[in-house]
Amino acid sequence: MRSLEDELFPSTPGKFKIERAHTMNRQFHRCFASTSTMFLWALFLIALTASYLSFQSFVDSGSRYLSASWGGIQWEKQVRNSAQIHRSGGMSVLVTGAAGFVGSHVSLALKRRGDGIVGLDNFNNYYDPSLKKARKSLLNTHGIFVVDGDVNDARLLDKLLDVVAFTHVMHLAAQAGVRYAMENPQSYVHSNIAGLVTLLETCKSANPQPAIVWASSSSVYGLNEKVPFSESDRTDQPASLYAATKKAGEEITHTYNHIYGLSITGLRFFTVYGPWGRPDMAYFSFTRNILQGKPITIYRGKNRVDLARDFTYIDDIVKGCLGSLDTAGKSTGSGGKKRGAAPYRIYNLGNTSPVTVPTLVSILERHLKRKAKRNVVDMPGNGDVPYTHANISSARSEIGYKPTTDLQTGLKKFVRWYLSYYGYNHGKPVN
Ligand SMILES: O=C(O)[C@H]1O[C@H](OP(=O)(O)OP(=O)(O)OC[C@H]2O[C@@H](n3ccc(=O)[nH]c3=O)[C@H](O)[C@@H]2O)[C@H](O)[C@@H](O)[C@H]1O
Repeated sequence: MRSLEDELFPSTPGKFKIERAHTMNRQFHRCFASTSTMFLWALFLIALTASYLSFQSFVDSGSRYLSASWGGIQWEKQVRNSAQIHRSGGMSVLVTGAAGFVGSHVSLALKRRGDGIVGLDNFNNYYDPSLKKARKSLLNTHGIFVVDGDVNDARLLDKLLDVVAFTHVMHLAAQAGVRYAMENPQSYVHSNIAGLVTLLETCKSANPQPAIVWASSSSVYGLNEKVPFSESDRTDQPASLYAATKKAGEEITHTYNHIYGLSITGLRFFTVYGPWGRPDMAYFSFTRNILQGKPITIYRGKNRVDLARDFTYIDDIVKGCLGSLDTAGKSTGSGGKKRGAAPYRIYNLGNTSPVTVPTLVSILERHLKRKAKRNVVDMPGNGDVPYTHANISSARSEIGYKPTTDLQTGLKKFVRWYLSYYGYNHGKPVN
């Protein structure tokens, strides 16, 4: 087997070495013909090495400084201020993925009612980071500080939970998207598994341990055919790596609940949509294409059956998140040790009324007053499932979840936001 060293040198290293030795000998004799010249060259080389080393240490300390974009007295002050609670009985919440779609809405809702929030987001470029920056600016104007960092950064997480005794963590940072998992599988492992474990490790060691509410997904139902989907239905047949990492997250959080006494609530979100949404999602990219006069691709299931989703409006999801935070029992551990049983809950947060993708397109056409150029193709084997439909009776009775926005109304609000944010044709000439 070729070693790493083999990879760096030609496959006949012996020959290479001999030839190189001969060549160097000839050059040596040409260059260092006299002893005085040799002495001068030696001095020159020493000076060169010294200046290289000092330059290197300058670069090193510079990059350390640049990568440490958090820490320091001023930074800690911003974190503390942002986490300040302004109502009696309020909570202090670390919201991961705060510059994301759901994260930004939840952060604002918490802030509005007087809770303290610190955001965390790595601003990755899975979709246009300028939208994430815009959400962050919005949060800033409401006094919410968003730390630029990754949930895989254990030192940063430790620091945050050291500076603030968060009562809750709302963990929404994740690699989203069902079909993108085939393009970049590692990003799902990095964020949804490694990042989750890093966060749980920090939380289990924190004193006090926060209660954790986190985003699972309707996709965990995978190939389950029993409708509507109930939390007790089987979830061992994921259809995508995304779904598999979310399912893994449910098992991993269970372990931390069991061993360390962390209070855990997992929320299975059903295709969340609305203003400030994710550009990679169908309703968003369809809107962009319809306005630009470009065709849209509509997937169709087996036997020409339309795909359907239990599209859920963001405001309803936010209420479900807040209801979960409000009812999350306390974690019981301290010093990294469990001191008693803690709650472990999983809820569906859906709308309970699935709509087909062609109907979604028709609603958009009405709101946009433009016809879509529909290109209907058979669903490729890319991780999609034919339909989703939530049974929300547990969420209704236990966290007071009650969705009130139908797709027609929700898309109207989305389109209004889209047009004001991007302008009529998303910056491109309309054909
Ligand atoms: O509930 C979830 O847990 C997930 O919801 C969301 O996934 P999905 O339900 O797949 O939403 P979305 O991509 O909007 O596709 C909607 C429909 O349009 C169809 N679709 C899609 C694209 C396209 O070009 N054509 C098309 O027909 C497509 O086949 C599908 O039938 C989140 O993205 C995901 O992160 C996760 O949170």
